[in-house]
Amino acid sequence: MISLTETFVSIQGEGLSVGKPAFFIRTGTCSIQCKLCDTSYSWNSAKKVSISHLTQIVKEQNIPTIIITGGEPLEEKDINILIEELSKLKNVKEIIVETCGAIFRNDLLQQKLKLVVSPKPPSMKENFPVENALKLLKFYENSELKIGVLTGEDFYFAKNLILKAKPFLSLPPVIQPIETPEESYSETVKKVIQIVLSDKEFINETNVRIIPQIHKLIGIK
Ligand SMILES: Nc1nc2[nH]cc(C(=O)O)c2c(=O)[nH]1
Ligand code: SF4
Ligand SMILES: [Mg+2]
Repeated sequence: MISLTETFVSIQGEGLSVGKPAFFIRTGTCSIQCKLCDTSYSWNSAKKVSISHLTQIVKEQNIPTIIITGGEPLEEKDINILIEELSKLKNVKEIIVETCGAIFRNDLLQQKLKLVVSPKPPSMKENFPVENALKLLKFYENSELKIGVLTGEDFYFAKNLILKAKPFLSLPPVIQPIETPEESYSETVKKVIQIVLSDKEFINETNVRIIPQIHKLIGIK
């Protein structure tokens, strides 16, 4: 069984796969409970669904990319079984799992998997445990590091983590401006771009990408 918040169809709005049409499965628990979480409605969903129910919906949708997000998908005990069952479907070409990286597990089938690991910076969570995130990035071959940044302090966090992870990253790291209720998202994006552009050494060393959440700029789910 999987605890479920919602399913929907949209385009991938985040990270290196941005723009891909995708079917989203949003799981229904998260014990991290960050400040500025944009999906706090997914922390405690009462709804539980069977894996066969979810695979049936995915079959009917006939979209090649499935994005499992949360909440925190790796808190779902059976998420490995869901990934395995979805992998068996011919029409499914890629399964993207979005995790904050607080939990390490080594039981996810890698065949069609892309793991996106997004550790949380100080403006969202003080003292986020980055060690498990690094372990996930090392263990899963096809993984992407994406870090939310709002402030200069967040950038310092992101920079340190990216430099630590660099030896085992196969894809460019992503800095993602964080939306706040304080100002428009495009204003925040401009500020974060300026913060990163002021560190030429970092840019040269890391091949970093600054990618906003495009679904928020567009105003879709
Ligand atoms: N369009 C769209 N793309 C997304 N990529 C990751 C999302 C998430 O909530 O984790 C998300 C989301 O909520 N919407
Ligand atoms: S880990 Fe993700 S879902 Fe959980 S509280 Fe933080 S931002 Fe929200
Ligand atoms: Mg979201």
